[in-house]
Amino acid sequence: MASGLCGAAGSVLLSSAPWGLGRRSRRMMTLWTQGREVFGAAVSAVLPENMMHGSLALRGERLLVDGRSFAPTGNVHLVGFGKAVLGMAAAAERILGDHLVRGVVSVPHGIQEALRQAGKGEMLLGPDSRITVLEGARHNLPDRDAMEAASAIRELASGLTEQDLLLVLISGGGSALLPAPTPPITLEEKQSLTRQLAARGATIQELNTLRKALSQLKGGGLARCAHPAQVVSLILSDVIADPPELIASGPTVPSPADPGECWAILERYGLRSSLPQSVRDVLSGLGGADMGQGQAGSGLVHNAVIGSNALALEAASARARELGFLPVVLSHAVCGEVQAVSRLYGLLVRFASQAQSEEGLEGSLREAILGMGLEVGVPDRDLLHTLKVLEECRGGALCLLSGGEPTVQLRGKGKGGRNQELALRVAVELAQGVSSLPAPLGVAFLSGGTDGQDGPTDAAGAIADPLLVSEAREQGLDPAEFLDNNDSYTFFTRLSGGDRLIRTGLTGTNVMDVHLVLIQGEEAGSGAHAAAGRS
Ligand SMILES: Nc1ncnc2c1ncn2[C@@H]1O[C@H](COP(=O)(O)OP(=O)(O)OP(=O)(O)O)[C@@H](O)[C@H]1O
Ligand SMILES: O=C(O)[C@H](O)CO
Repeated sequence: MASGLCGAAGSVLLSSAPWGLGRRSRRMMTLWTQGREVFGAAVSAVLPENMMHGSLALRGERLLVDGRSFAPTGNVHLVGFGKAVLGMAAAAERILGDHLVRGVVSVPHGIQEALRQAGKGEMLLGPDSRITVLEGARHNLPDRDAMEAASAIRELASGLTEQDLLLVLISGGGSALLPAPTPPITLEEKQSLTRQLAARGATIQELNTLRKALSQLKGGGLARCAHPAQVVSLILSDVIADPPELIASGPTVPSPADPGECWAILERYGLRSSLPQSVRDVLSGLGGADMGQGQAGSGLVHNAVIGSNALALEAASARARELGFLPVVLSHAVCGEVQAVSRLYGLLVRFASQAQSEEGLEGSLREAILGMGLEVGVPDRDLLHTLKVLEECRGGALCLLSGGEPTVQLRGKGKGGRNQELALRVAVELAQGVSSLPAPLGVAFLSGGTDGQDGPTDAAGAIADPLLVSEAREQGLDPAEFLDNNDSYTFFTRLSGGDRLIRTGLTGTNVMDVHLVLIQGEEAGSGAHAAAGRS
């Protein structure tokens, strides 16, 4: 057998492995380290400072914003909301200097202290800053603090004139940080609706379609407040395909609300009959027409996406290549239920493994993989490209990369996040396929949120491999039990002292999740593929 996934064969067992994990090989631990490094490269590439410098600059008398040129005369105002906005604002203030009049940003609760503790001072605003920082939205839910921040932002925008330029910094998490429910909807009603939709597995597209319809500032509302000022938004995308009207629910993207679509979403998640009267009234009163279209037409609003998951995967591919892996990007748009996504990764590892073995491929495997595309948002063409690379990569180390945001339907009461749940589910898939793999130790899977926070936990994600399940059983932990209770964080915390968890702390950026499948080559880390293939 040509052992393409040859990690186990000839690997050195860790004699002094903690937790009595004698079966862990050095090569597997190396694979984990390499996975963490590749994930780190993905996150670093989309840190706010780097992206702001690529899109905002002062050149002599002109201010260049996303390729457009303005004549600043001490008339720039700034607002922002989102998980990455603090670092974006700090970079903007450095670039704008005295042209910046004042600003208000709404950022996640605790982020300043977290960044300070992490030594990321460059993402913080100094004591003399012209920008007021307001923290809110604990647990990523709209709250009183976020509502006050939204009021301050609205007040700033509403006072502008046609002489002014409003720079709007937007990133993921912005919806919860800019709540302004349309009266008579109360904050509590909006919170409860958001929580119920998220728990039932609603996608961010569905969630934000509703948020736009029920808010005074989303769906173009902020741009309307700022009229007649010039509005330029710099947006860091955390939504698949980077649609500006959905990222943070598009406060500067005039877009008509669609009441029909809103009712359909509420119906889909069984919430139509239990809706508060206030929400019914607002939805019934929506015309679906204006929403600031006039202002968009006048050219006073410019929205620019300055960073996304694609940029992160590009950097991750480059790092993987330096580490000796052939990188292959499957997709930037992985979505769907974590169960389906984990099945896909399980099948892809099986495919890679069989493609390297002398027995060759099971007849139905290719069809099974292609059959999953629709469920996980990956078109056939991307799956076919990946399968081709997996087949052609004879015995070489390979790093399969994807990005996106799968969903979890919460059925249990445990603590976890979609990345940790996905990693645990992939581990179960790999364990099931373990007997058919030529060398089970040669594969690792990593799933991490680029914001550094996976669900309401202090981990960004976790690492899985084909040995995880047996290791867990030896420690009295049953993965199925934890999965049934959506308790992946408790599982990974208890397993082997939590050493499969990825703990980056809040990163100050946010471009959805990154998934990595690392497959060792015959000569792991040999650099055999460093110059080969396409990413
Ligand atoms: N116990 C749990 N197990 C698995 N997933 C969970 C659990 N609790 C919450 N989640 C999932 O975590 C997600 C929310 O996580 P998080 O707060 O990181 O949001 P996010 O989608 O990254 O936010 P944003 O896009 O607004 O930045 C939801 O998809 C939710 O279903
Ligand atoms: O804030 C939000 O709406 C989500 O993070 C998507 O941008």
